[in-house]
Amino acid sequence: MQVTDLTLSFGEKQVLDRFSLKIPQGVTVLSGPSGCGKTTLLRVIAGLEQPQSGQVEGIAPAETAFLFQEDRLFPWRTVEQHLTDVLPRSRWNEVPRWIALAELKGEERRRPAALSGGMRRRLALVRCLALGGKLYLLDEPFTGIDPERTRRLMAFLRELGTPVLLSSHETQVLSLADQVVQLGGYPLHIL
Ligand SMILES: Nc1ncnc2c1ncn2[C@@H]1O[C@H](COP(=O)(O)OP(=O)(O)OP(=O)(O)O)[C@@H](O)[C@H]1O
Repeated sequence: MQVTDLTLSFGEKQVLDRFSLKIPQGVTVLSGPSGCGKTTLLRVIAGLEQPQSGQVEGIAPAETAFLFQEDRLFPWRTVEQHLTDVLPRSRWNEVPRWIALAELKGEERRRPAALSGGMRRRLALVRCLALGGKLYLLDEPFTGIDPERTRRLMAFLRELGTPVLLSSHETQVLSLADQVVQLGGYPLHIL
C-alpha cells in the first residue's frame, strides 16, 4: 500500500506538499516537529480528511484501524468491557490475551478513572489492535508508557504481520522502527 503526491492545505497553511510514501510490512514511524502534519497524514489515510490531490492506494479507509492521539475510552466501561465491546462474542476468549499484552492483568474490573495515564494508553492501544484491520494507524501510541513496556509493545507490533504506521517523537521508538519517515522542517533525529 502507498500514498502518492498527497497535497493538503488548511486555508493558507500547506500541510502536505506532494507527499509520497510506501508502507511495507512492519512498523513505519512518522517523525517530525509538532504541527508538521503527522496526524493529518494518518487522518487522510483513514479517510477522515480529504486531500486536495493525490492518491491512497492499496487500502480502503474501512480496512484501517485508528488509534487517536486521545485515548477516547468510555468512563463507564471496565477494562474488560472495552475489549468485549470491539470483539464479536465468538472471540471473547481472546480478552485475557489482549489484557496480558497491555500488562493489565488484575485490572479487568477497573474503569478508566482508576487507571494511570500509561495504563489507559495501553488499554486504548490494545482495543485498537483487537478491533483489527489491514493497516494500523497509531497516533502517538506510547504517550505516558514507560520505555521497557514501549520496547515490548514495539516488538509485538513488528511481529504482527500487519503493517503499522505510527507517529512518535521518541528516540527509542525511532530506533526500533523498520522504517522512519521524517515529515516537515528539520530532522529531529539522525539514525
Ligand atoms: N482541521 C484543521 N483546520 C485547520 N488547521 C488544521 C486542522 N488540522 C490540523 N491543522 C493544522 O495543520 C498542521 C498540522 O497538524 P497535525 O495535527 O497534523 O500535526 P502533527 O505533526 O500531528 O503535530 P503534533 O506532533 O503536535 O501532534 C498544524 O499547523 C495544524 O494547526
